[in-house]
Amino acid sequence: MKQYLLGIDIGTSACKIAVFNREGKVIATANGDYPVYYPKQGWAEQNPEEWWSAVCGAVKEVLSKGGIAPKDIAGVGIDGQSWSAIAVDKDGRVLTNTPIWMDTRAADICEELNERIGSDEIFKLSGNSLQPSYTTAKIIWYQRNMPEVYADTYKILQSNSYIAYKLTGEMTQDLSQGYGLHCFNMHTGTWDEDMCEALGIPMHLLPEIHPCHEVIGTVNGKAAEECGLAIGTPVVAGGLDAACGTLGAGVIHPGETQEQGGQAGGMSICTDQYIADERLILGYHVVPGQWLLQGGTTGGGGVMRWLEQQFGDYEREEGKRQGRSSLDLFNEMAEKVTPGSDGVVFLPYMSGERSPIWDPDAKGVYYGLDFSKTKAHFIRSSMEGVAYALKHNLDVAKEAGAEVSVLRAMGGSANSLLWTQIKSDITGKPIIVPSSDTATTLGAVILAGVGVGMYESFEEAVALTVKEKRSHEPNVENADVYQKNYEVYLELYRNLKETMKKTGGR
Ligand SMILES: Nc1ncnc2c1ncn2[C@@H]1O[C@H](COP(=O)(O)OP(=O)(O)O)[C@@H](O)[C@H]1O
Ligand SMILES: O=C(CO)[C@@H](O)[C@H](O)COP(=O)(O)O
Repeated sequence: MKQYLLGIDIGTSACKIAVFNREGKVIATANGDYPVYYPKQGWAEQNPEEWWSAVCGAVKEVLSKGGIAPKDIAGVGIDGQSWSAIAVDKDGRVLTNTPIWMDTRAADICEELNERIGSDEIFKLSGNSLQPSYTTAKIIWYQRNMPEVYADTYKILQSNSYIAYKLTGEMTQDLSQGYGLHCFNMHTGTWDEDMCEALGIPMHLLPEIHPCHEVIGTVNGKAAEECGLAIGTPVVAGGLDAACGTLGAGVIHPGETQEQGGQAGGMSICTDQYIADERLILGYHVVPGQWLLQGGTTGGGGVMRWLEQQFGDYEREEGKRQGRSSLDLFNEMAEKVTPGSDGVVFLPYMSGERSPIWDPDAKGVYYGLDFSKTKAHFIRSSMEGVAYALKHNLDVAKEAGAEVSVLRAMGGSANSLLWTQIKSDITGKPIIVPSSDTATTLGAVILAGVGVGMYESFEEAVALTVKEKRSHEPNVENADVYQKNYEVYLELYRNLKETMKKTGGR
């Protein structure tokens, strides 16, 4: 009996595959790592073929681990990272690595387009300011810097769309990923021909737009052989990872808000009103009829991953000896440092910064060091710096008219009780952590379940599958020290902005 749903999450650090039953119980999971390449300052790219290879290995692993017959998978949902620019030829071959959501190589092109077309005009149609990390300027960058790639380009795909193509042979675009392009009319959810022309992006490069839960095809023979799924398994269009994580965290009604705990940081505020602010990010939710007003920061969980990779050799070895993760040991060290990290303040601008400052030259900074500080201060101040960036986005959203009362956490960072408590203390918001730490993949699976009729509605799906694991209330005793550090955090960037521009080195 077709009783299972399979979710595929194309995250920045890895793909995460999970099989759920109708009640949202995780039957089996498997991950597949792949690298981010940083060939130049401000560049960050990945190879979508490495995504597909990781997906195939992890899907076969999850079916085997769960003892699941491929024929029992009722549907497949895919979520993926934002703002890819996957150039494929008419046979679906990937023509070059794609710049990903933190890549700022096209900053100069953005300045030129904003000047020529008018930043207000672009913002009025798309609901987003034209910034280099979005998809739009990356396409123009191909035109100017890789003319041979551009000449062979048949379509520009997003991350989840590429995997959907590899499974079904159908080249599509879902509604929630439309926000990556500024020729996407955020009021109507359609491509805008005039803006395509103004930007210099031919409309034929842009795939047809589909609702996120719509079945766009079925697993074909080639894909079945490569990944182990059954021929004919329905695949839905899928959506943006942050939007699927928002759904998987149970955020489907206006005012509810997801806290983004993956590589990137930030939040997504669900709204049924069109609320746009040039300092924030606006996109369609994967749930019909809703938008998400987002803060998207460059330094999220990825800061802890970087710290662990660069400075965690001992904790990796010691963790193996204790049968624990190195990040658990990092958390233990950070717990021993007082709130406020004894004055050490971290700017998490690790690949420039996106919202709300949109500065490709912004740099990471640890301020307040002296000989009394330890590795633990670096760990805790990093957690606090990511939380200050989250607060900065929430403060801007409040100015824009979007007040947030409760945050619902998702992503790997939510595994850390300390980090989640720090975010609650610094934002002053209660944070609910859903049971599934695979909220993003759960969101993708809910799309598939609604699309194939396993659920009557999104409300039914969320009621059945999203449960609370724990919650955090802000500790008011820490409010003063964090507010004082937050003011230092804002002042540091104001004072260093020009220096960062001079030494940006892009
Ligand atoms: N126990 C933990 N403590 C702190 N950070 C964690 C922990 N577990 C995972 N993370 C962070 O979560 C991130 C991965 O989250 P995930 O949602 O899988 O990211 P993505 O989907 O962007 O690849 C990593 O960058 C890692 O630093
Ligand atoms: O840009 C966004 C959402 O708007 C980021 O969420 C990226 O899509 C990266 O996602 P993770 O890899 O951090 O999950």
